[in-house]
Amino acid sequence: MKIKRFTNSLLTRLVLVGIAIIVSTAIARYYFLVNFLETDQNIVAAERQGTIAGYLAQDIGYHIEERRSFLERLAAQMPPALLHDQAAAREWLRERYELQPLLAQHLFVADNTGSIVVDYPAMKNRSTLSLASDPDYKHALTGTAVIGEPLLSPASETPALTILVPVKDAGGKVTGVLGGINELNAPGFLTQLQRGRLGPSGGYQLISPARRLVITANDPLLVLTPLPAMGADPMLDRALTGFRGNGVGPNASGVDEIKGFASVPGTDWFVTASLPLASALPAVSRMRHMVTRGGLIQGAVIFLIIALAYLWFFRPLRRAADLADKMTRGEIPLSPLPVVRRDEVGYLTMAFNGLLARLKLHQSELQHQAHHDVLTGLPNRMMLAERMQQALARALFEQNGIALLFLDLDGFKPINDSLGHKAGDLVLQEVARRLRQVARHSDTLARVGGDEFVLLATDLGAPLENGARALAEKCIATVSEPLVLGQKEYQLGVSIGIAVCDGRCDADSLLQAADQAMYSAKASGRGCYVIAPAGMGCSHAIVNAPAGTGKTNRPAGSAHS
Ligand SMILES: Nc1nc2c(ncn2[C@@H]2O[C@H](COP(=O)(O)OP(=O)(O)OP(=O)(O)O)[C@@H](O)[C@H]2O)c(=O)[nH]1
Repeated sequence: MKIKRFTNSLLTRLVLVGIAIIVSTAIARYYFLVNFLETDQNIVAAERQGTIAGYLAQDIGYHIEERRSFLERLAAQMPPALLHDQAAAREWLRERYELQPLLAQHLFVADNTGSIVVDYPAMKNRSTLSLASDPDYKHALTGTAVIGEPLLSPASETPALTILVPVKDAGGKVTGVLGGINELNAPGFLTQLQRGRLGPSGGYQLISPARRLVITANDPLLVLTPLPAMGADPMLDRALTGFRGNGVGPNASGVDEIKGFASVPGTDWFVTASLPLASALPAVSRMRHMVTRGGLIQGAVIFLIIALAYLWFFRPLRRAADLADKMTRGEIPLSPLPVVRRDEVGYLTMAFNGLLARLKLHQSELQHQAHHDVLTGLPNRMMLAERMQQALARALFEQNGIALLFLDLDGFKPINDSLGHKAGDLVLQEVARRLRQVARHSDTLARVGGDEFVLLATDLGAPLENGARALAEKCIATVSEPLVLGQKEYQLGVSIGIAVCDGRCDADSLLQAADQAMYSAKASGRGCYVIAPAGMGCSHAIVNAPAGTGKTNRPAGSAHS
């Protein structure tokens, strides 16, 4: 029952609606804000990756170009005779190498047959190598510098990049090739890329598309490793076919990354700078936490405020409903509900109070109708009974008496029958008016039948019969006064039965005694009163003829004797 009341409660529904609004707006705000931030931050992070890749590619291009031009300057200075003088050539190389050891970790000279003439620093087995079938060597013999593909140096067994430049005689004819071997891990060469760090999990790679190879990377484990198979890393696949720029996509492990691609000048290589999406957008993830936490706190606060406000708004309504409920169950009397505030609840309460006032008025009208005669407005038999109870109790308490006069009109039927019911009603109303004037304020005049009235007289002093007699005479006199109906005068009479009591009798027997006495008066010739005998009601019986009527007054019990 309580649960049903709770679920049906307007308050519960309003609070639920409030919560729904809070939650939906919080979700919408969270969704739009985070989406907006994510998109924005993605663009910024992707552009940053592109910029970093571009910077690293430029740096690598610069270092390669530096080494190539160093070798070209050496080749241009090299005396042609050295190709045939190994000792002099070694000395010449040594001098140059020591001047600039960083730009090539190994130098060698090959003649135009592919045989290594000399190398510095000398390495075991290198002099036995032949470059005759090496495509880069062949290319260099055509007169242009060649930047070879990186590989594990057979001599040093470390990853290395070989740059070959042609050696020409005075006539410009290529007579040999000067080679410089650059170890990829040599200081100052690819250091920027190898030592670079981009967050805890970002990475840089120098890629050779021709060999689908990672030339070098900031992760040493990736150096000279093959690229993932086609399809595993869609963005890398695009870069291998020439795309340069930035974007977001999954890597070979399925982790979304922000990547930037940039070409290394002077080569067909490119640099990738990649960063996992999750670590690329720390602001977004912080914002996510902040918005979630803020939303929860805000929701809780708003919920509390709404709940308290609703409780406060609806408290008068619930109090009014409880009071109305108690009134309905009869636990408290019908009374106006308190109007606490002049708001909707206040107006509703005022409207209820108005309805209650109408109800009470209606109720009192019904009460009046239940206790009064509609035609004359006099109390009816029911109210007479109540008044008699009260009067008897008071008479007993105050040790005085009451008299009950039962009046039945004489000659009413002929008027009623000849002039009609409406005229009869007017006669009854007129009789009521006249009798009301005779009765005292404390007396009760009731209409108990068609032309029957009862007058309950209280506060009578002893002997009770004297007061009753005087009252009956006044009644006979006032009813007997001529009645003008239309153009004609009519005369009515009244027969009265009187029963008196000092409080020690019951209402029904008193009424019955008066009724019987009235019949005695009728039997005695009408227009007179009879006091019920002492055995009937409670007092002695006397039959009286009103003064001036000329009728005989006889005791009821012995009137006809
Ligand atoms: N107009 C009218 N007539 C009523 C009403 N109630 C009863 N009557 C009539 O009142 C008459 C009463 O009859 P009776 O008591 O015999 O009339 P009566 O001529 O006084 O005769 P007695 O009482 O025997 O002296 C009847 O004709 C009823 O129809 C009423 O409310 N209005």
